[in-house]
Amino acid sequence: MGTAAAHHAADHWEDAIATGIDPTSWAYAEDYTGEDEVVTGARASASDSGVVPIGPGTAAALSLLAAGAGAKAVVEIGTGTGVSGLALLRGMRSDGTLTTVDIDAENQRLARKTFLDAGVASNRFRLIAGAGLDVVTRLTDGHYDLVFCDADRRENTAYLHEALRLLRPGGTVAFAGVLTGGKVADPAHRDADTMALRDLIRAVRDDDTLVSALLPTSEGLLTAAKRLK
Ligand SMILES: C[S@@+](CC[C@H](N)C(=O)[O-])C[C@H]1O[C@@H](n2cnc3c(N)ncnc32)[C@H](O)[C@@H]1O
Repeated sequence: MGTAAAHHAADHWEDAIATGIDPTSWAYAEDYTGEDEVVTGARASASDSGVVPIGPGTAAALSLLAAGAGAKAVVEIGTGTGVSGLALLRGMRSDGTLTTVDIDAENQRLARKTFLDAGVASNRFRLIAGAGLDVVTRLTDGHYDLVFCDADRRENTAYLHEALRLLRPGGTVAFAGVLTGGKVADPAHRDADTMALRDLIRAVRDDDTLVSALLPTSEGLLTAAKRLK
């Protein structure tokens, strides 16, 4: 194909994509899997506690990533009331264990209730109260299939560093909320949180040891798999 024709095809393709993600289609995709009463309850307790859980599309994507990886060992930073943790547990192998960290012990009490209400055996999750970086630095190198980060956005680049140490080759790291509020995509915004998210996105994209995608589910899910050698 000549250059002009190639450009025309690209324009056409971008038009088609822009048409494809109209708000109705986006909402349809978000609601695609649906959520049960346990997740609805976890969302209600998040709202009461001032915690912002991941959206339904991101929850579905996390279940998919955990299932696709055949995940047996998963780390989560930012438990909240358990919306994301339950999505991970539901995608993992039935004998898999979630290690989830939150600085707020009350949030973790609510997450425990979420997991138990969903019928998850108590030996399948380990709730650790503490600052994310203090806890994950004590976890074992190369032992984990998936690391999910949804805690302090300004610490995300440090979480990435730890995740790359914790993951086995072929393992996946994911970060929630990377497109929140549309600020990251708009160069006019230069506040500290937005700049930190851009630093993270750049660090993931430019790392040759990773294969990454920025998924536009819910509030944006940055995902990256650690290449096999
Ligand atoms: C966005 S919410 C997590 C929501 C949860 N992932 C979900 O979807 O259900 C962020 C959580 O991170 C916790 N958090 C904030 N800073 C933290 C830190 N430095 N270390 C660990 N947890 C932290 C908060 O207490 C809060 O529960």
